[in-house]
Amino acid sequence: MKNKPILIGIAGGSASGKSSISKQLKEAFEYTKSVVIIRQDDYYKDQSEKTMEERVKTNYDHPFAFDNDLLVLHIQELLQRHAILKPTYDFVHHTRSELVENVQPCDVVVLEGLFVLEDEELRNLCDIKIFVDTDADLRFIRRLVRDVKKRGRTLESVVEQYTTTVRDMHNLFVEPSKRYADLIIPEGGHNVVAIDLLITKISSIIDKRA
Ligand SMILES: Nc1ncnc2c1ncn2[C@@H]1O[C@H](COP(=O)(O)OP(=O)(O)O)[C@@H](O)[C@H]1O
Ligand SMILES: O=c1ccn([C@@H]2O[C@H](COP(=O)(O)O)[C@@H](O)[C@H]2O)c(=O)[nH]1
Repeated sequence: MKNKPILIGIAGGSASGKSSISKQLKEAFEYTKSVVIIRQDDYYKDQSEKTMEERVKTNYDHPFAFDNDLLVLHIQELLQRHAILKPTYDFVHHTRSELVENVQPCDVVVLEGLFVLEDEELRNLCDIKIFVDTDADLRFIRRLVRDVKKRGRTLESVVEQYTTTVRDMHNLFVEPSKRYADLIIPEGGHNVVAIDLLITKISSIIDKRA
């Protein structure tokens, strides 16, 4: 019987660098181990019944915006080496997309999202808990560029959303969850030393379980 997969939880603010770090971890292990990235974003609640006007008013930075029960269930399934049918999310249309991904059992699960450490059930499942700590001005600049280029937003809508919900919810829910981290990575995706240390630690856990 195969060992339990290792679960790495990566939390941090919007555009702090969670996805960039997750991709680097996947690249580091994918030749020797099967690695799957689960993005909490894919578990935003479906809003297909709402109009676009209603969807833009949703507070996407509150934990209630997510179907967390489904996310916890899927993580538990993956930890038992069971396959899952994962939803996917469409940021341009603010709702679930039609696509469902068949995720196969794997050796390493990287779970990344705003509330991965804020949620007690999720953080208790993690073998390593990481918080990506990037200053608010950098997060805002990165988000502005990304959301205009890739998520179909205008400059005005990014500023409006940031000042009405994103900033306050970050301070209320995301920032305080830093206290649960085993490792805090400053500046996100380009911190080579922190990412190398993390890769070494993951390798040692994998070796001990082998
Ligand atoms: N250390 C960094 N320096 C500069 N840009 C970065 C860095 N880390 C990430 N980015 C960029 O910032 C944006 C958001 O990063 P991403 O990893 O998607 O953040 P998150 O998943 O936390 O929202 C992306 O366009 C990414 O390329
Ligand atoms: O329909 C949506 C869903 C989410 N958002 C914003 O996305 C970020 C979370 O994604 P990151 O990749 O961590 O930045 C969150 O702050 C929401 O505000 C959205 O705008 N619309």
